[in-house]
Amino acid sequence: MNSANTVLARLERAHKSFGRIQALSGVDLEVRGGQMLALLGPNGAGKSTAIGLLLGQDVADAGTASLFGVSPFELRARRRIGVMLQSAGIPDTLKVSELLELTRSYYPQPRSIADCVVLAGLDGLLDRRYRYLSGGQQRRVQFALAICGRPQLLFLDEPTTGLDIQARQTLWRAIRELVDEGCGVLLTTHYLEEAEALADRVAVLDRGRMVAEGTVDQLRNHLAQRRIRCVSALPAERVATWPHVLEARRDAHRLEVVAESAETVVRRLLAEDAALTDLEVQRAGLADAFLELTRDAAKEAA
Ligand SMILES: Nc1ncnc2c1ncn2[C@@H]1O[C@H](COP(=O)(O)OP(=O)(O)OP(=O)(O)O)[C@@H](O)[C@H]1O
Repeated sequence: MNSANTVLARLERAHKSFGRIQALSGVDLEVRGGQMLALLGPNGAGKSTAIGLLLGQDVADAGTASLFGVSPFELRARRRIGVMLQSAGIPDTLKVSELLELTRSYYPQPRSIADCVVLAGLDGLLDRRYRYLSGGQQRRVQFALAICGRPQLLFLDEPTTGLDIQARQTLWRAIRELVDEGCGVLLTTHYLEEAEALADRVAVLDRGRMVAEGTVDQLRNHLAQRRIRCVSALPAERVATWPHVLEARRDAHRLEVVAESAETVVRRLLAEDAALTDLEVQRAGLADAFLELTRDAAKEAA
């Protein structure tokens, strides 16, 4: 297995264009052993392109991509990875057990079928033909195929899209177990709570540029923003005009305010509404940080 913290995959100053579309502009990225890096960004940000370079599906126009210190085109590097992409390309007339046997046969020390069933939540599915499984069941099989070769590095491109809550939690548990065993994971997801729950580090791409990289806490701490909720009759439109208030809206009798300086705004709320109750002040979550980072990048680009 990997020694923890070893760099397993790396992009250095990677550029990639498709015709006039600049999909990646000088992106640096590292995935380390025993860590999960969540790669976030809006649609079209360049996440799949970055993964494509690391998997050797595409070549960078400038900069480099490496897997285990060598080119992603080298078989010895590709043998050490597991991949679950958005499009699967699986021979769909085969049974789940046949798919697992076939995929396991490519690897020197595969995981047992029983382990794969537990990790991916495949109970009762082994004798079913892949083509007749539901979308969520197919996703679980794809995960099992990605991990059955006991990879040292796992690429998961939106792995939990279409999964119900129970299946998502099974997958989260499995991913945590693999990371604890020393596996490095590169995850892309649009579910920010998923990144918040699983990732050691988060990287945010926007329009082909890396706009932030750090731990979930570091990204959150970038934000001075706080979310203030209370029961108050004050009109949201008026509160929205106060200094330090970024946004104010009303949901029935509750007022929700996003502010840069919570103390100043809370003082004014209390001063202007003596009947105010149920006051709550929350730190920004990853979702707020992500929105602010991509909003700032859009402003800069404009
Ligand atoms: N093979 C291709 N040919 C032309 N354009 C492409 C190709 N692959 C990607 N692009 C473009 O490059 C940009 C980045 O796409 P990419 O798929 O990497 O984004 P993404 O962040 O993975 O998006 P999503 O969240 O929607 O999956 C987009 O504008 C996309 O249309």
